[in-house]
Amino acid sequence: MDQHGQRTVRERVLDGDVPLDAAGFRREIQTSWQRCRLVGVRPTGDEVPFRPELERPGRLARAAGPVLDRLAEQIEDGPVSILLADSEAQIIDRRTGHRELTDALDRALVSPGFYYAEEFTGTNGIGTALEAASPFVVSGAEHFRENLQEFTCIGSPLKHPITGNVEGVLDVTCRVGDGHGVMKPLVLAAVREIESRMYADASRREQLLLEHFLRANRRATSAVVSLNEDVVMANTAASALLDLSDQATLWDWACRLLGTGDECTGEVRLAGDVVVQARAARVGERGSMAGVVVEMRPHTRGDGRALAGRRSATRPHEPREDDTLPGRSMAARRLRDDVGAALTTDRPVLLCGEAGTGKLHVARHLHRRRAGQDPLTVLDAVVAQDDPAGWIAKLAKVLADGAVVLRHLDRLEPALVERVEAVVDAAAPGRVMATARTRGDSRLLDHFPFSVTVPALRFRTEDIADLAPALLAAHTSRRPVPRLSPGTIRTLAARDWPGNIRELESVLVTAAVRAMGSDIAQEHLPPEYRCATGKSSGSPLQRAERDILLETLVEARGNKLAAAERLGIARSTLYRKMRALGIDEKHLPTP
Ligand SMILES: Nc1ncnc2c1ncn2[C@@H]1O[C@H](COP(=O)(O)OP(=O)(O)OP(=O)(O)O)[C@@H](O)[C@H]1O
Repeated sequence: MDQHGQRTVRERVLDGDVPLDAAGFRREIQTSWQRCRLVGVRPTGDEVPFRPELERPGRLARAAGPVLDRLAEQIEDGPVSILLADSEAQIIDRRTGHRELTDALDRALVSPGFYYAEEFTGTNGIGTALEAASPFVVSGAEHFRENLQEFTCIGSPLKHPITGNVEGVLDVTCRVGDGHGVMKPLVLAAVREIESRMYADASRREQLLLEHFLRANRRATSAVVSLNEDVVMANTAASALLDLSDQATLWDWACRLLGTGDECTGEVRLAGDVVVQARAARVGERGSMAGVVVEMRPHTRGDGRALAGRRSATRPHEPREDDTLPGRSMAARRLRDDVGAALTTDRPVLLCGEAGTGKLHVARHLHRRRAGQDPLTVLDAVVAQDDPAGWIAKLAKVLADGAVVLRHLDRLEPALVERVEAVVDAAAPGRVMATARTRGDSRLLDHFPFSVTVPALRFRTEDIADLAPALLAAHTSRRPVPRLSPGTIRTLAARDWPGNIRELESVLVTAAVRAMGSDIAQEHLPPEYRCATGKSSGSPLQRAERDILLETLVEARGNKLAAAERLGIARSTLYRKMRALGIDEKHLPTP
């Protein structure tokens, strides 16, 4: 209770009087009392997430390192700890010389590797400062988690002075009662110093990149690009060659191959199946690389044709009219091959795949390539039971002189199968397509001898950058469509996407609205998408097990009882495996 005898916000949350999810709760409270908004956020899980292999955001660690060293010297063995967290609220550095405080922080899991995003941990100095994008003090019972309630924390976001993006949080923590009067000025002075170091670092790196770019461009006869994760400089030949996602591809490729060397060469597959012969040279010192200069010569297209002028006809960053199925992954190439083979048959074609993978999209694409602008009617088998006679009459009418996609045909009411079979058999075979999750043992689907499997997005996450322009273009009139920053692409690629392309589409549309016309950075993503789900970790066997589990859970529309039955395991085993393999229940489709 507060001093007016009212239940505190935290008590109301614990009593279940406010919506469970952090965003909903925040909305409710925002309209009443701003302070409540900050002290009342409820976490969505029981555990503090942890990822051991810390990927230190280079520029943040570079700028903050010397400042943390100096602060650590100043506080010596005083009862104060300094924490540095990245933009996902993962602690990446901790400095404290005080033995008891160190033990207490370790017990409370306040140490490098743990995530303190508000949605996982509730109100805390790191996650809440990130959410509020301003300095934040939280003490004792104001923390949501009990394990944090012995501490007072002051967190302040670290904003990049050029991009304005929040790069992380500097937090100073002490025990409640140890007095934190001087901590706030200490934090704010350190934040100012780190931000100005970020500015100096960015300017120095950009300056270096520019010098190396100009030097390489002077002697080059090929496409030259100079880049790091934030900046890209390209000559005319490179601008015509590169697509919006290629910056991330080239940067990842160069970082991987450069290792400890200063130069590397090799083939790089860019968006749209374009292969270039590339040579990359490091810019800057080892350990504080400013970027790379890459010289590229177009090789051939994936289909073996020469590349001449391949992008000159389209404006850069402008999605072309949907004449291709984008993607650079093996799965995307296999899909294009299968679609190519389907074009050569005049049999009914079945598009199989999990919900939201783009089966209907592929069917439309196939139809356009077969029949140009001729109309295509989509009939959803799920609604056939509402008016069976009308639905079947419409099917027959459409098939008399046009083409049809029977959507979700595996979900057709069994009583209607025979009548639909008769209509499909009487139609010109090349005019009928259907979509279904699996072929299963459906008698009706046997009438579709040719099938194309549309892969789940988790098997083709390297295609996210290629899919994004088309997905965004369909929902915004803004041109050019916003681009995804390399960090955003990496974050999105590390997820499982049980809702497949449909889920990606909705995340991108939300992010584009938040980005308000600028490129989409990680902080524009909905909070639950800002950190990886651990998809890529684990042994090959664990990844395969995870795929099977996910596939079954998606098939069972998130129903754990049904999924456990299909897998032949107990429900408790399913829960245990889900936890062990990092499958997050809240991202599964709802039954
Ligand atoms: N290659 C693509 N390019 C652009 N948008 C796509 C692509 N694939 C799918 N989409 C978009 O993703 C969403 C889901 O696609 P679609 O409806 O085709 O999926 P589906 O597999 O048929 O789903 P369901 O089985 O649930 O009906 C749609 O908005 C679609 O436009």
